[in-house]
Amino acid sequence: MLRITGLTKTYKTGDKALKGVTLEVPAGQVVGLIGPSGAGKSSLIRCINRLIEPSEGKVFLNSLDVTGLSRDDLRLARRRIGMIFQEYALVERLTVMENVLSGRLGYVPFWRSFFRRYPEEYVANAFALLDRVGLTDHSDKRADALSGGQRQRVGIARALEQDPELLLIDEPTASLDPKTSRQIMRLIVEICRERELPAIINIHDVLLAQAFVERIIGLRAGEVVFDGPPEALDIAALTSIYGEEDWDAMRKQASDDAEEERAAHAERLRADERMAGVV
Ligand SMILES: Nc1ncnc2c1ncn2[C@@H]1O[C@H](COP(=O)(O)OP(=O)(O)OP(=O)(O)O)[C@@H](O)[C@H]1O
Repeated sequence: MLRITGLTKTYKTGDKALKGVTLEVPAGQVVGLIGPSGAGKSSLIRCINRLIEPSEGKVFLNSLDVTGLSRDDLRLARRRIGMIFQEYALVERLTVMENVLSGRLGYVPFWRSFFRRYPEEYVANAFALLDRVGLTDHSDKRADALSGGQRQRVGIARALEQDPELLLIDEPTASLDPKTSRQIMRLIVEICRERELPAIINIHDVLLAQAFVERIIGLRAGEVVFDGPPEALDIAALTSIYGEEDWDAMRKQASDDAEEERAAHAERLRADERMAGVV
């Protein structure tokens, strides 16, 4: 379980990114973190594993007080927190398997990782994870030979290889097309349930979040202004998060995108039918 109390972040510039955020995420629950640009979503995600130092407040991962750790202890504790990024952050010239095994870097002595000698159990685990994310046949490919969706699957397997107790996920679908985005969201949610992992996903796409996560937290100007199930996210709630104008623009954009996707899909079907000689 993740427990955050009174988390505050004030940058040196005086920008108050977080203003006393308090929340709990139980094991196996996936939270979609939404809010307008500048609301503090990235700051919140990064304060949890102290990539950014919080100004005040506490972060507990199960019984561990992450905010009270020394730098050395923090390095060890970060093994317990998996991160998945928008841009995958893979090592391009390494194979899929090597990228997944790099999730274990915090666990093996330097010489072993330098010579790429990982214990057999780690390799077996990596194969099992690649199978879970649907990449069994790609383990020897270089990362730069993969599609965006496949790359994100490697990112997920790598985060799981470190055997985390929490997943922090930053815009996992921002570089993906709508269909692949849905596949990736479905995979993340299924895996978190299977492994009883709590997770927070910073996600711009409200409709995508609503379709897949069981709980949504809306941030506005560093404060939690909505916390509830996706079906409670009505226009009033969305307005409290994004404001009137932003919400209107977003709905229009979402319906334009959906319309474009429907039109492209229909066009593909027609082309397939022509190829098959149906029409
Ligand atoms: N390194 C920094 N120094 C100073 N101010 C910062 C820094 N990083 C973020 N901020 C400010 O903190 C506030 C929250 O930013 P943050 O990036 O956390 O928001 P966000 O919701 O993730 O936005 P976006 O969706 O655009 O990524 C903003 O006002 C931003 O300008």
